[in-house]
Amino acid sequence: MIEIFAPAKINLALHVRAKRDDGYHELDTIFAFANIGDKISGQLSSKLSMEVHGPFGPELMQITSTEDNLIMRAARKLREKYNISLGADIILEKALPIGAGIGGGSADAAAAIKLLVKIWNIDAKDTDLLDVGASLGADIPICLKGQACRATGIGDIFHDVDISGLHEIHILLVNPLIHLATQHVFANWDGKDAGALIYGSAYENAQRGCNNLTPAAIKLCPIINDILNSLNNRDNILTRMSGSGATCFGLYHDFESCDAARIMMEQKFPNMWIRAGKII
Ligand SMILES: C[C@](O)(CO)[C@H](O)COP(=O)(O)OP(=O)(O)OC[C@H]1O[C@@H](n2ccc(N)nc2=O)[C@H](O)[C@@H]1O
Ligand SMILES: Nc1ncnc2c1ncn2[C@@H]1O[C@H](COP(=O)(O)OP(=O)(O)OP(=O)(O)O)[C@@H](O)[C@H]1O
Repeated sequence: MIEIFAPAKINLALHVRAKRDDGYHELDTIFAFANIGDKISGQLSSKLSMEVHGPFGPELMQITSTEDNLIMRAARKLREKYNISLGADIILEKALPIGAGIGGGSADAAAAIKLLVKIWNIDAKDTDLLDVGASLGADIPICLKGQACRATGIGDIFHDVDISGLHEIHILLVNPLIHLATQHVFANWDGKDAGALIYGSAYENAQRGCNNLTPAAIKLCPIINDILNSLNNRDNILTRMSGSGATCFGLYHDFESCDAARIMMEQKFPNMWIRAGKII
C-alpha cells in the first residue's frame, strides 16, 4: 500500500484581474500548503475502484458519485494517456471540508496522479502530468507542484518567488461548513482588477496583497465576515479568506498564539471546522 498526503492549498493572496472570453478569470496569486489535508492510499489491482472514509467521506459520497470523483476522473485520464490496462484499489481519507476554497478535490486529484504514477510505474514527464491535471481543474497543476509559489494565468503559470520565512509560520483554518461553489463566487466578483503581486517575496506579497473575492463570498455567505473579524487581532500576522471561500485563515509567528486563537475560535464558533497547523 502506498500513501500520499493531499495538503490543503492556501491562497495567501488572491488577486482576480480580469474575466476571459472563456468565462475563466485571470489571477495573480500566492499559493502555499498546510500540513492539514486528506490522505490517498492505494495498491495495484486488476480493476479501478475507490473507497471513501474520513470525517467528510459521507458528505462527499452524497454529493459526488465515485465515478465523478476527481480521483477517478484523474485515474481514467492517466489510463487513457498512457494506454494502461491495469487497475488500482484507491482509498480516500477525506479530512478537508468540501467546497471550501482550500482545493480539497484538487489536492486529491493531484495526490491520485502521484500515487498511480508510482503504482503503474509510469515514466511520465512532469509537464505531461501538469497537462493531465489542468484538463480536470485550475487548481490541480499547483497541487501537483506542491510548493509555495506565485502563479498567474488561471493559476497555472508559475513564477519563482522568494519563499523564505513561510515554513516557520503557523496557520489556523476556520470553515463555517457552508459549501461555496467556486463559479458562483466568481460570478459575484465586482469586476475590479486588484493589480499584480509585485511586492517581492511571498511573505511580502501576502502582507501587502488581498483576496478580492472576499466581498463576493461574504455576499453569498455572510458569516465569513464574522470569522474574519474574530480572527483578526494583534497576535496574528495576517487574517484572510482562501480561494473562493468560505475557509478563512490566520497566520502566526508561534505555536502559542496560533493555539490560543484556535481555543478562542472553538469557543466562539463551536460548530465550525477549525484546525491549527503549519505552512509546509
Ligand atoms: C479560486 C481558486 O481556488 C484559487 O486558487 C481556483 O482558481 C479555483 O480552481 P478550481 O476549483 O480548480 O477551479 P475549476 O474547477 O477549474 O473551475 C470551477 C469554476 O471556477 C471558475 N474559475 C476557476 C478558476 C479561474 N481562474 N477562474 C474562474 O472563473 C469558473 O467558473 C469554473 O467553472
Ligand atoms: N475528491 C473530492 N473531494 C472534494 N470534492 C470533490 C472531489 N471529487 C469531486 N469533487 C467535487 O468538486 C467540488 C469542489 O470541491 P472542492 O472541495 O475541491 O472545492 P474547493 O475547496 O472550493 O476548491 P478550490 O479551492 O479549488 O476552488 C465538490 O462540490 C464536489 O462535488
